[in-house]
Amino acid sequence: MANTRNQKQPHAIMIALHLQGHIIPCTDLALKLASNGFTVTFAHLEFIHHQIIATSHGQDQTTGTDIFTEARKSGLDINYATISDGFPVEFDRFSYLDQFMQSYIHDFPSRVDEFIGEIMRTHLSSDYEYFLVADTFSFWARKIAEKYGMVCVSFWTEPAMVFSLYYHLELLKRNGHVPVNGRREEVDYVPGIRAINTKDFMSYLQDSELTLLHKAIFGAFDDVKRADFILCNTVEELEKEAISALHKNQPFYAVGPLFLSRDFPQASVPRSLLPESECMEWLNAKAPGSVLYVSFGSLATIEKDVILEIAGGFLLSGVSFIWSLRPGIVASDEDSMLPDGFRHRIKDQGLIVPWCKQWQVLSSPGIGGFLTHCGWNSTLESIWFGVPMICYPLFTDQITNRKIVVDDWKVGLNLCDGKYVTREEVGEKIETLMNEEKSCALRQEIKKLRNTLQNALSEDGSSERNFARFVDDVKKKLSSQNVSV
Ligand SMILES: O=c1ccn([C@@H]2O[C@H](COP(=O)(O)OP(=O)(O)O[C@H]3O[C@H](CO)[C@@H](O)[C@H](O)[C@H]3O)[C@@H](O)[C@H]2O)c(=O)[nH]1
Repeated sequence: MANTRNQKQPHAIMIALHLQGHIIPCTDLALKLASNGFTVTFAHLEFIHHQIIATSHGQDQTTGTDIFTEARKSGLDINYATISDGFPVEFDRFSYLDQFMQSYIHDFPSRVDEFIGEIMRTHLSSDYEYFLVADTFSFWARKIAEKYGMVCVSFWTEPAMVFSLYYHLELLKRNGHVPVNGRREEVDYVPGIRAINTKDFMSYLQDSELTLLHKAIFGAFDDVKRADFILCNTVEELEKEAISALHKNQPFYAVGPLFLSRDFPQASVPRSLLPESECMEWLNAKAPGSVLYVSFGSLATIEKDVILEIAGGFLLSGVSFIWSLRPGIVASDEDSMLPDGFRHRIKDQGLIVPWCKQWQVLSSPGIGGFLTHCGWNSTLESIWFGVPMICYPLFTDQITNRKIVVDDWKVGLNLCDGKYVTREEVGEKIETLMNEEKSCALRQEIKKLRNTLQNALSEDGSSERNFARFVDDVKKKLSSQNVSV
């Protein structure tokens, strides 16, 4: 007999990964779901919660990250929770990465099970119809969703092309193209990807030695084939072929760029894991388009020699710069990360900060270029503000993103081929990018992409339409499940 459960309010449960580059788009997605009438329970790992609170100077710890308080005030139905990863808050997970990863992969799923089990025990008697929205890298998602009979939405924070390469891992292996092992060969048989050289594969496909992390990522991509829906932080017009090929397998929706949290006045503070330095006074005094912004994201490490060459390149170019130089970016010997006397020598040429409000910096008319590691969020943000890039990818999807930015979309320059770079190369690339005439073609292309991104988010734009379609499809799926109970 059909019961009244199909009248229940759809309620998304989300547990964010502990990585900055995932926290930002997941927060945006939570807000977007809530703005579309869903109830959302969003959980951070406990240590991330404390890090965000410490960063934003001890705001009310009981209400969770402040952005959700703001969202609730504006009428959205978002609950905030935390979940322990089993370690004390103060445990240094990045210095003891192996220990953390072992436990994260083997023990964390049972904590998620407990967390969700607790919610699901009230399921039949509650007013909500729960479903799971999990980052695609959440290797625990499929088992949990199956155990509790929940609809499972997988959220992918990187380009569709990268998703497709992971998705077709077995095909690539069968053809002997993975692991890459240093070979350079063209691959033209992956559905929706016309041609890609194996050198442009993500670093995890390049490596021949498989770590626990590789296995977890590849396992997550086996599992994602059983997800009910896949949301991707990309734009349909930019990756049409890859998206339509993926859509043939499973419902796949391009809903990016997910920037909703920027509509909340305090948005840039409480999602950050590091305190953000103020740059605008310095930046506002600079001529339009004269400043290069430099950041290598929240995760990767760089060898000190490379940092020294990049710093040398700034001096050679004479171009003004803001460098977001995160503590810990150099794997060792951090005290002398920069060349001797560098800060003194640059005088007013540059501003070096540990972390900044990147969104605000990129939006400033003073910024004329971005030297980036090609993290997907940074790439989308740079395009959104029409800022052309110099690309220095370090690992994971950044390698493939560089191909997309430089070879396919032609909105960026390669810093160098490979890892090692000289100060002369850095100086020359900066000079080319920051020279209006020399970078004219890049600037014209990025204007077009900028319009594409902005149109995608307009009222009848592709991402808005895709999101609306997703909302309908999820609701239909939830109510059809109810009827069969
Ligand atoms: O000083 C800074 C530097 C960065 N950011 C923000 O931090 C985010 C960084 O994200 P991203 O550019 O994607 O780089 P990562 O932090 O390195 O992100 C990880 O996650 C991304 C999404 O999965 C992947 O594309 C990357 O390769 C992976 O390293 C962006 O939103 C930036 O606006 C700041 O707010 N201030």
